[in-house]
Amino acid sequence: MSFSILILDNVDPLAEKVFEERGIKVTRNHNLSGEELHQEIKKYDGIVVRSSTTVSADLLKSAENLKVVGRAGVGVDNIDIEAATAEGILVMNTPDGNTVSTAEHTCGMILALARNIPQSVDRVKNGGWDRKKYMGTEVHSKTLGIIGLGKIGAEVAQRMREFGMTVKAYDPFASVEKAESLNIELLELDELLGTADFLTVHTPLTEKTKGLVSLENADKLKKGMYLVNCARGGIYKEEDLSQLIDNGYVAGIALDVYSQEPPNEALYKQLKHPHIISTPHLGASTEEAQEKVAEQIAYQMSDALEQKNFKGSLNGKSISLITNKEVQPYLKLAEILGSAAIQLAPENANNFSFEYSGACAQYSDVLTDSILKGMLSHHVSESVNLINARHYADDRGLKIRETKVSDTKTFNDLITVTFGEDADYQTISATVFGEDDYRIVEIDGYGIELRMEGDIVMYQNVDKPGMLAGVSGAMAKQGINIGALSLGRTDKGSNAITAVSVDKELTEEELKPIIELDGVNALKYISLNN
Ligand SMILES: NC(=O)c1ccc[n+]([C@@H]2O[C@H](COP(=O)([O-])OP(=O)(O)OC[C@H]3O[C@@H](n4cnc5c(N)ncnc54)[C@H](O)[C@@H]3O)[C@@H](O)[C@H]2O)c1
Ligand SMILES: O=C(O)[C@H](O)COP(=O)(O)O
Repeated sequence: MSFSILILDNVDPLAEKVFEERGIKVTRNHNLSGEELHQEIKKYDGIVVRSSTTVSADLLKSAENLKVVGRAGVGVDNIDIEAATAEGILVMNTPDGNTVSTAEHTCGMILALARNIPQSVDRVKNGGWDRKKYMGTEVHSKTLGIIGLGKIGAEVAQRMREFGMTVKAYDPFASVEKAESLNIELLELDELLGTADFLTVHTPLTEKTKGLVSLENADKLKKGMYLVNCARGGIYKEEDLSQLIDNGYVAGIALDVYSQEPPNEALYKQLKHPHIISTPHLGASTEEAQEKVAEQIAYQMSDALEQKNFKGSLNGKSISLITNKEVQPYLKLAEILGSAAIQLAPENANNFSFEYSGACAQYSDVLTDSILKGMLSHHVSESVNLINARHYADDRGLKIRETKVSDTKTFNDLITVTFGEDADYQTISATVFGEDDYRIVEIDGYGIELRMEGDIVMYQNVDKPGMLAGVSGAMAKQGINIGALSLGRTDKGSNAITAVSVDKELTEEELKPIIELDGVNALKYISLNN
């Protein structure tokens, strides 16, 4: 299969090189209008972006063939991941390709801020000299407060410690071990705000981090401290920036990122403040970082399109297991079982439980996605895959309970789907023999053994002579050939369940004479033809 990629932002040409080496066609276009992009995107299997292109729900809807969105960088706030997930489109980024560059830029901003470097350079360029005006402050022996002790935060910490700074951090999700290994004391947020001489943020922009510093909590800041933001615009409330300085809370602010890029007029006005220094989102703009992220994203996207590896995927946690050879038979088993279960289940059933026993239980997460995929492909007109299966399940209000059992009893692996207490059929169990022999092994407690493929007629009957002859006779009369059958019963003469595999797809008309046979109850026709 040949794939095609559209590069939309200023991504290093190494990306093209990698895609082309992998036999993937690449087009580069940075100048499409919104309308043109909506049309153009239809042709591609993948797009590559940085932070300049907004990948909205609307755009993703137009992207009929799109399978993967690749972000050559870290932040994916310009990509509607939820919408991509709903469309079954993989989103991937390169989480560490620009870490060092951004950490170095942050350190540069801290020093530039402390020593008024941008302002004084500007002054000299304009023929001035003001040595007194640009008196600075040492960072040595000062406290650096880091909010967000992730990849970049940790790199900044190590570098600034070499400048003699004491580093403290606030990150409710960071482990104490990690902080200890970096020799960093973790503090509560307010404590950090009151301690830091320089405060730098390295978190994503979330409901919790938006406006983390503003006039509202400025009283908590150590007086005369400095603020640095090379993470995402809006973590310090942008409307309050100049007042934080003019009201004496903060001595200076360094920014690389803005809530709107390029900034709007009001924000530009703030950026003119003599104690605010700013760069145009340059954290990742080094040749080294751009080469790394371009190369990484191209490899990752090529691998994902070829279903080889899903490293870096943000919305396909489970599909990374697809390439694991050991998981593949279980995935297929789960999908066919899901398909069989939904055809046996009563209409509108919405409570399902999935039980996994044996070796397959360790993959229960992805197997649940696969059962759901099998179930939902009967009900959802959009294409369901392992990325969007749970989204559709939630959307339809399906309630799923998942259990794992270590005792495997008769089979090495067994998956059981249960779907309703008062229904004609309530539960179905299946296993896989070898690599691809998928079998139903139990229905409602009746032992059955039938390959899960093709067309299957299932019915309940009283266990009495002549039942099978009646059914096979009705089939023979209509030229329906039986391929295999399995009969399960509890005790002699009680009820039985019969599963008959037939050689062709059956119509309602062809099923009618079988349904009408005396003693045949709860007939269900299951098609497992995909
Ligand atoms: N300026 C640039 O060009 C540039 C380049 C790369 C990354 N970034 C941005 O830098 C930020 C950090 O990137 P990273 O690679 O270090 O990410 P990361 O995921 O490695 O680290 C983020 C850290 O923030 C912490 N965090 C999340 N919510 C928090 C909260 N409410 N309070 C405190 N800590 C919280 C997380 O626990 C995590 O440790 C991201 O926003 C990213 O988009 C900017
Ligand atoms: O999140 C990121 O990777 C950085 O903000 C860099 O963005 P950019 O690729 O647009 O420079």
